Amino acid sequence: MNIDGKQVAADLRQSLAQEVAELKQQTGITPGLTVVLVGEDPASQVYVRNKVKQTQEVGMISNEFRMAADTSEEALLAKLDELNNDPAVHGILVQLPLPKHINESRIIESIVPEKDVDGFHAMNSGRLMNGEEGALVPCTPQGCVILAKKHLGDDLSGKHAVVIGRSNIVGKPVAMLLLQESCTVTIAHSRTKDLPALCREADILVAAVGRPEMVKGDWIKPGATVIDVGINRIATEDSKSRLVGDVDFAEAEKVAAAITPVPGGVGPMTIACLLKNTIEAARRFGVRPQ
Ligand SMILES: Nc1nc2c(c(=O)[nH]1)N[C@@H](CN(C=O)c1ccc(C(=O)N[C@@H](CCC(=O)O)C(=O)O)cc1)CN2
Repeated sequence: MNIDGKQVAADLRQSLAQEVAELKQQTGITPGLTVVLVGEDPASQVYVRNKVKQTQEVGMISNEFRMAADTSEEALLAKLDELNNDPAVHGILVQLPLPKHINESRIIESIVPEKDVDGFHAMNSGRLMNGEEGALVPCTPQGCVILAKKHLGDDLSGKHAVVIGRSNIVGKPVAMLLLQESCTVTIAHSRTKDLPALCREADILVAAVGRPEMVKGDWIKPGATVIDVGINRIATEDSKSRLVGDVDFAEAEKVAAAITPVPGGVGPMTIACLLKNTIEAARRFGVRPQ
């Protein structure tokens, strides 16, 4: 069975539009998201365009700042300082990856945690790690858990979840979220011994390695739920390209009970959860208009 991330994301956006309307009516606050894009990476441009469009569609205020690829780190920090101090901006997102000369973690840490709708700031990841209330939770990991629950229901307790990948953006936070759901969580990575055997023990397998179709059908336990975070563009024979995940979909769908496709799985959830975080930030820290 396919878990249809496109549909789940569309349903989520519909309920978020309702929340935005209610928040406006009750408090006069319209959630505002500002996206900063440095450089001209084609994929990033598409993602930013979709963020702007979907932000507007749910009735929120969208702003976009484009900065040249040779923008200095200091100039970007100055822009973020301005946005940190703008009461009409509830969420700030700097599109990643950044050009090589800019220190990504310095930029992430310069966004005030209350407006860090990506949930990448150490304050937010620390809160998530401690299981504290009030963390803004990274969007792709949130999307993974929502999709897993679509198939398995709300109670994931006792399931063995194997997460392949240990990035700060996906691997570690999705592992923390699954732990909060009382899963038994194993994080695997490039040095893990006998990865196929470990994956075969997973009731929930999350693949977030960025290696096209690495996870084969015989790595999957029959009846498992497979969440594929990979978005890899590969060349085809007719000199075009197509998107594939980190899981060999054709093989895996024969063994798994449910699997997210690529495209149309986790990807669309990332932006829907970004909108959700922005509403949350506006609700918590938004200033009512006088
Ligand atoms: N600041 C951030 N930068 C990046 C993030 C992020 O969460 N915060 N994630 C990715 C890019 N990303 C959002 O920014 C993103 C990636 C993919 C999709 C998506 O819907 N993908 C589609 C396929 C799209 C295509 O055809 O290329 C799908 O999977 O169906 C949405 C958002 C890196 N940077």
